[in-house]
Amino acid sequence: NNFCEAKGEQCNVNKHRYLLYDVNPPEGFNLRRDVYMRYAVFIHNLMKSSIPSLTKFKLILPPWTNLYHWKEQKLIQIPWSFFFDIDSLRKFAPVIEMHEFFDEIAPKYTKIKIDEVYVLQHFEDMFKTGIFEDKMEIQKCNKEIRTNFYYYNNITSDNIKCLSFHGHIIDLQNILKITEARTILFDHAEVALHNDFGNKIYWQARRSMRFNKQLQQLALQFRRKYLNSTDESDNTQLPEDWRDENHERAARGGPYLSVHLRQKDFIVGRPKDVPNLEHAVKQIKEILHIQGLSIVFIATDAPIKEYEKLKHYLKDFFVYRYTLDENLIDGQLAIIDQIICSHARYFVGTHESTFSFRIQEEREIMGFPIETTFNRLCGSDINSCHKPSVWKIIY
Ligand SMILES: C[C@@H]1O[C@H](OP(=O)(O)OP(=O)(O)OC[C@H]2O[C@@H](n3cnc4c(=O)[nH]c(N)nc43)[C@H](O)[C@@H]2O)[C@@H](O)[C@H](O)[C@@H]1O
Repeated sequence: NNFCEAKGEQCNVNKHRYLLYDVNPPEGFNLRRDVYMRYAVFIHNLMKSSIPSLTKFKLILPPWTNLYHWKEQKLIQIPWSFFFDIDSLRKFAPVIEMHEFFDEIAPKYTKIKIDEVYVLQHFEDMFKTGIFEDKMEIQKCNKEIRTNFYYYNNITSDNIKCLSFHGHIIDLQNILKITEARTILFDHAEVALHNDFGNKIYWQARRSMRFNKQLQQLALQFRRKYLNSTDESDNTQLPEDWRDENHERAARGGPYLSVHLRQKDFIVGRPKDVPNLEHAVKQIKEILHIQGLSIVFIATDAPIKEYEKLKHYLKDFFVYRYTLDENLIDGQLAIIDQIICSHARYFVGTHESTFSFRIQEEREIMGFPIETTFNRLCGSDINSCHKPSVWKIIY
């Protein structure tokens, strides 16, 4: 195999196999977190397999590259440790960063050939016939293949196939069972659906996704300084290790309302579901009044001018947005916003935003009362709308 040739004798020592995956380029940060969970659970389950060759896999964390919403970070490979606590992830599944993969399998600057690449795609005929059944098959590629190997120019493959796929991620085991390849990449990995959606294993994977500790600290400093919020007073302490968490709904949260107001691409064409600024303000005032709160934390992707307008409309209240550290990159700011939102006494989010969903999950993990979490802003000029579905934690 390619790496054995490159590494000579050492190859016999390192018997690991490596699973890489990548996601459809336009997908955003928080959907990508969901795709990670599918593959983390997949690998977690492989570790328990009775087939020895399947227990040897490590999952490579795909570097964050070229995200559509992250304007400042084009074409840079950002490791997961910028956002997450890798030791915590490893308590659920054997994951490694890309740079660790390089260290393990190839000497520095060696070109890497991935043994097998499968670009997942939908069965075109299923959409024509309307008959959907679980199956997979190597087929002609529906589109031109655009696997980019995370923009590394030392990675390639001469074995790329399109895999038409409809079903759950566990079905990918069938590929791993019949190959001896040591490195396998699934691209468009989001095509494979969750196996364990919303069950105990799902939530274990989710709970293992603790944030990077420095980001947690920055969020805490902000909460203390402006929002009168600490874990002790809010009853939001969690044990150091997520495996020691227990199910208790006792979180109180800091004395503030948090709002995730998704704007940008979300307000285009969705006025029935996503409010404009004026209508958001009206709803925020109502919630503050009902909840008896006077402090509001705003997480938003709206431009600064829009935020200033919103602050002006809410001038009778204490309004904050995270601005402390200008050296952080977009994804880190997003996480700090999510942490601060998740610690509030009451949270209201944006309809169908995965950014809001992840905040709701954090609140479930900390044990907030359901009614303070599963709330959304209604669209423009709509006074009452369906609440989001309750996505309850399972232990
Ligand atoms: C419909 C889909 O919706 C998906 O968006 P959706 O689920 O909100 O959730 P995300 O994909 O996380 O949002 C996209 C990006 O917008 C920024 N962002 C959004 N809200 C905030 C916020 O409150 N604070 C900060 N700091 N940043 C924010 C952030 O960089 C995040 O990675 C899109 O990614 C898909 O491309 C697609 O359009």
